[in-house]
Amino acid sequence: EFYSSTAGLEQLYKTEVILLDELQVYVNEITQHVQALQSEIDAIRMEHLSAGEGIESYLTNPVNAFRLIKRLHSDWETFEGTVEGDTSRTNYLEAMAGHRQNLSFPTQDDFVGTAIALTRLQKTYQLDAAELASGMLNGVKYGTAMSWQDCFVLGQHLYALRDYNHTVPWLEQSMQLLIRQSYAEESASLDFMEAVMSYYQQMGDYENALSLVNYVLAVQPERLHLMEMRSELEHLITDGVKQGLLHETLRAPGDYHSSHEFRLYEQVCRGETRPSAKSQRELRCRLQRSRLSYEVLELEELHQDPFVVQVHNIVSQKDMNLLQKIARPNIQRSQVYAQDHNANETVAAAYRTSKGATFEYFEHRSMELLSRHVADLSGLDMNSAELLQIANYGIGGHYEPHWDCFPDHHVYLPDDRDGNRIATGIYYLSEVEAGGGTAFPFLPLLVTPERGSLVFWYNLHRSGDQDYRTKHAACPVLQGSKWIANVWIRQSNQDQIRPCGLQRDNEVSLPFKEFQ
Ligand SMILES: O=C(O)CCC(=O)C(=O)O
Ligand SMILES: [Fe+2]
Repeated sequence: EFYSSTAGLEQLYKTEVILLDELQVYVNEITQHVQALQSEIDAIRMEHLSAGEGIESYLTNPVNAFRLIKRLHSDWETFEGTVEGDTSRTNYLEAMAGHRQNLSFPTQDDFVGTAIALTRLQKTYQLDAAELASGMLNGVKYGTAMSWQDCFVLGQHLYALRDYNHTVPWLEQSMQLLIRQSYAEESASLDFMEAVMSYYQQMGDYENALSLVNYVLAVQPERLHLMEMRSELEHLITDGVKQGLLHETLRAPGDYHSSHEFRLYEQVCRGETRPSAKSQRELRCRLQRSRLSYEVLELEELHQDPFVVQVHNIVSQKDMNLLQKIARPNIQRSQVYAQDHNANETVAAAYRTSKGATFEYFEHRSMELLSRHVADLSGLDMNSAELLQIANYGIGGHYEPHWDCFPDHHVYLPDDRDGNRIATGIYYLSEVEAGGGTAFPFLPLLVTPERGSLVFWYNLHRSGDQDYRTKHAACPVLQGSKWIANVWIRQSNQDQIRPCGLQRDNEVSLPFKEFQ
């Protein structure tokens, strides 16, 4: 699987470099061939030209007669042989068959995954299809523009995925780009527009269907069946008829993605909703002397209750590079616990698209450092830490709102006696050019994924109950490749540093358990 991380996409890029070279070999071979044949043609034409009008006198020359006979006797056979013996085509096809076996190619899932990732970005960051297609992000040119065919294929796939709300803008964009082409008024283009019309009609987007009908009819009024379609569409529009796939999906109830909670999360990702000025007034930035070394930690409190803190400039660029390098060959599609939370069973899920790998802290000095810093900051006993997890998110990669602490019905493995996840530390191991923040919709806090920093929070109340306010998410990466390291610490042995409360103090967070 390639789409769920940037590291995977690099392999596909390498594939394309090789394919391009292969096609170039083929083109060079046929070009040589074509040039050789062309010079033969030119030579014979010259000969014919020199004969001019006086063919008879030309042919009465014995040398000319000999040459004509020789050509027809053997040269033309040679040409046929040359064409027949041209192995460039089979060579190319054979080489390609080999490449298909040996090189990395995206699967249908990859294709669907990237299409969905694009629409996720569109929805989360409220991006316009036209802007995305032009290779712009928030006014900044980030890539090459999409062709009308690119937009059409994307629209068509979104249609197949029944994401009709996103299908429409991509088909619109495709048609707008097609209309600007020099060949827009040719029959093949008009046929294409007719196909798109029927998509619009089935979705119940009668306005778009009608404007295409009008365009095609203006160019070729003889397409009589469209006259009928035009009056039908005009009636549907004036009667205000709302039916078709688009209207059916709009009504789909109970989907988490259209819940109040999810909208809140998206607003936090966009930076539209922030913590109140009042709650921020109590927050401090301070320097804290390290318990374990001569270093000083640059602390920035991000939230008081629940406590969230960010430590700046804690991992060096050298260590970040090293950690990425060690993780890169090991990362696999990230998993989540299956619905029933039986700890043995994990699955890949659309709501978490990234790739990750786990490591023992002692495997590398820079991993040990990650553990040391969290211990230093929190005082927690790292003996009850889980394996270190390093993850990479590709474009559109995200992790929808979730709790790191386990629910009550979580089934712990028999040898897992360390209890629930008391705290989480996330290191940001790369720059993220746009998007990719860590959002806490209920706080409502957005942590900037600042390279080399650590964000830390407690998932549990002092009573040990889950603090449901800590629901958080990885906002989709809009531009860049996001690397993080997750440190999860369990409850056991932490009573010294974080004494367990004698009374339940979880009332404050219970309303957030089933917020939606
Ligand atoms: O990548 C992030 O910002 C958050 C990741 C996260 O919440 C997790 O992996 O549990
Ligand atoms: Fe998390």
